[in-house]
Amino acid sequence: MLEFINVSKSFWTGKQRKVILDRASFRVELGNSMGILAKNGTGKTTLINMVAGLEKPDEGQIIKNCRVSFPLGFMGGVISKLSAMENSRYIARLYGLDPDYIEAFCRWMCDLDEYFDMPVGTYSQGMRSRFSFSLMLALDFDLYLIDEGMPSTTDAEFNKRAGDILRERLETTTVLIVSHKPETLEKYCRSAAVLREGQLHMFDTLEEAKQLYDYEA
Ligand SMILES: Nc1ncnc2c1ncn2[C@@H]1O[C@H](COP(=O)(O)OP(=O)(O)OP(=O)(O)O)[C@@H](O)[C@H]1O
Repeated sequence: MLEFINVSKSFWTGKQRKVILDRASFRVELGNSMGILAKNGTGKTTLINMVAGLEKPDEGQIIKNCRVSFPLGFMGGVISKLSAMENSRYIARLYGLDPDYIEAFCRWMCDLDEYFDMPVGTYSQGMRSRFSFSLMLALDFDLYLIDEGMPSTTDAEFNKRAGDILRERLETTTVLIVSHKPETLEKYCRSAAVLREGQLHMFDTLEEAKQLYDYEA
């Protein structure tokens, strides 16, 4: 279970205070994937980062009683001067998992050939995304955090392979997705919320959330 209790977050721009969340409370129960619809620049990444613990709230409490993933596409835990092979083994050890299994899974999943043994710093953006997404799928989480759906890679074969595994994984796990596109949420979420001017409007169904979101658009 993930719970936000009266969480507030804002940024000072030098001119004004940009409010991202104003005393927001919500709960994601395991087994009930949730989507948050929000327009560009309204705070999707900030919210996901707060769930992941990468960003601190100004006020309020974030309670996590389950294993929460890092956000899809997040490269912060990956060390650029190490290869994907070294990174995957290192991260496996951090999570107390079998390094041989994690390395083999990532090597197969991201299909980087000899680059898998070269420093991550030599990868293109798409290759980095493939590696970080593979790593996320290799580890076991109860709640997956997804910012705008699939990683930014144009490799159709990878997207299909990763998408198939993610869909399979979602049958037994839960996701929290933030997106500006209702279509992204349709695939995975039953309940949804709309984030607007710092207020989080909760709905039992995606249909209801879409009505408010579409009405505004
Ligand atoms: N550290 C910061 N200092 C000041 N403003 C910030 C900071 N981080 C984010 N912001 C601002 O907060 C707002 C929300 O940012 P965020 O990246 O969370 O939005 P988003 O909904 O994910 O955007 P997009 O859809 O464009 O990816 C933006 O206006 C951004 O400029």
